[in-house]
Amino acid sequence: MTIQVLRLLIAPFALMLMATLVLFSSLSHLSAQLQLLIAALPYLLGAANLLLGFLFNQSRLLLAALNLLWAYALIQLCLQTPLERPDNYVLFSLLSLLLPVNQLLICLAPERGPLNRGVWLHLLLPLLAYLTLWLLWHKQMLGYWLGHLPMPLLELLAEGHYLSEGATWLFSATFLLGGAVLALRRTRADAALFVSLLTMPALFFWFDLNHISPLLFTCIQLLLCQALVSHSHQLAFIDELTGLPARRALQEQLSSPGQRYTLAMMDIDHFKQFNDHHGHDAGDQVLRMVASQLKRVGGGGRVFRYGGEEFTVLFRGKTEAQALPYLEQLRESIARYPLHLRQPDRTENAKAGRQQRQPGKRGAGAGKALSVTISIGLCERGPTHLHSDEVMQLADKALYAAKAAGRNRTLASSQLGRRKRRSSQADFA
Ligand SMILES: Nc1nc2c(ncn2[C@@H]2O[C@H](COP(=O)(O)OP(=O)(O)OP(=O)(O)O)[C@@H](O)[C@H]2O)c(=O)[nH]1
Repeated sequence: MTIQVLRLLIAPFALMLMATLVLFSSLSHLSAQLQLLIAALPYLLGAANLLLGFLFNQSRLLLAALNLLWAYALIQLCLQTPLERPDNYVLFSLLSLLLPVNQLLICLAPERGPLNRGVWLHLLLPLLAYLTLWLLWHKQMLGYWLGHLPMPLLELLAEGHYLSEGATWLFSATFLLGGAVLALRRTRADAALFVSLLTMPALFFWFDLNHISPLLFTCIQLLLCQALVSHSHQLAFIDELTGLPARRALQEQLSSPGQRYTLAMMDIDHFKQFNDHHGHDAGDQVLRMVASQLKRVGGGGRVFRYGGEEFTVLFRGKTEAQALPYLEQLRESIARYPLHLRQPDRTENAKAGRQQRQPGKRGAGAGKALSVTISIGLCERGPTHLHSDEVMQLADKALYAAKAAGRNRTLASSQLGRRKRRSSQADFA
């Protein structure tokens, strides 16, 4: 789990570091016009994130972008004069609480899609809070509250910096909760929201630095944008059920497969019967089991879910004969795998699940283990079939010949002619 979370955090942290270095180091050399553009960047990126969040059904990233937009607009409108002014200081203090609290609430919320009623609540309440702050600041009614602010908001963490002790405690709590949500859900959106929570205190701590707010808001909006783009990539290229790269990823690989390669098409035997007899959910379990076995392929093979119950393995730089042993290993490991169908009362907990499956325990799978087999057809790129479409068609032909020959076997395209002549059952099974 830790590795998975760390992997999710690599891209956001790297992006944050790069954006911060580039923006901070080059800002002093930029012309006044470019500096104006930088001040507009958080708005532009925020608007792009709203659109992407809506298009890709990512309500939490959309709401986070909106929260940042409101906060940035408030800073640009109201906090461009010294914080020593009572109205400004009270607004600043309240903003240092409102921004992380909103971000945390978004982080804790489930993903419900942008058209859900709960999302509108998350959308309207922060807007109302930011508007009230702006109105009170505009009417110069906030300064009065300076004498009434609780001590933790008046005491600063460090001399010369504006982060109050109260806000520091709040940020610490948001890190912990955001980290816990990330550890539980392990999604890209949660990784981006967590890193955004980690970055926010810097804004308040170095608030008096020139251009700090456009720079940090640009970095955080970029972070959300990266999460949205990688989510859309995942949608397009990764099959949700099995976690394998999908057909689109295969097509991309086949656009430059190299001079020599072998392509294997594989198909689960009698899968329709299995689905009809055990149900669609059981069929999905079979697909996941087959995918998990195929992921172990050796010889540098790359596995894809081609569609339905068909999978593809691509071996770059290998001939049919070289790829064959690895495919046979896969076929045999799947045929040997004892499949215990997940019962409706089976626990989601992996350890408890293992205990439940032990012989003699209640719900030890579906009683006796089922077995599933696959048939494989393979073809290497050759002088008469140079194009990947032709290689795939020949691999498909070999697959259907393997099915016709009795299933649970592997047949190479180069054997097809010979098989017809000998009409034998020899195959590789
Ligand atoms: N559970 C489940 N079933 C799927 C999925 N995609 C396709 N199928 C089913 O896969 C079955 C494919 O059946 P067929 O193409 O007739 O092939 P088959 O029964 O495997 O027979 P042979 O290939 O000749 O061994 C159909 O019943 C589809 O509904 C999926 O994602 N989940």
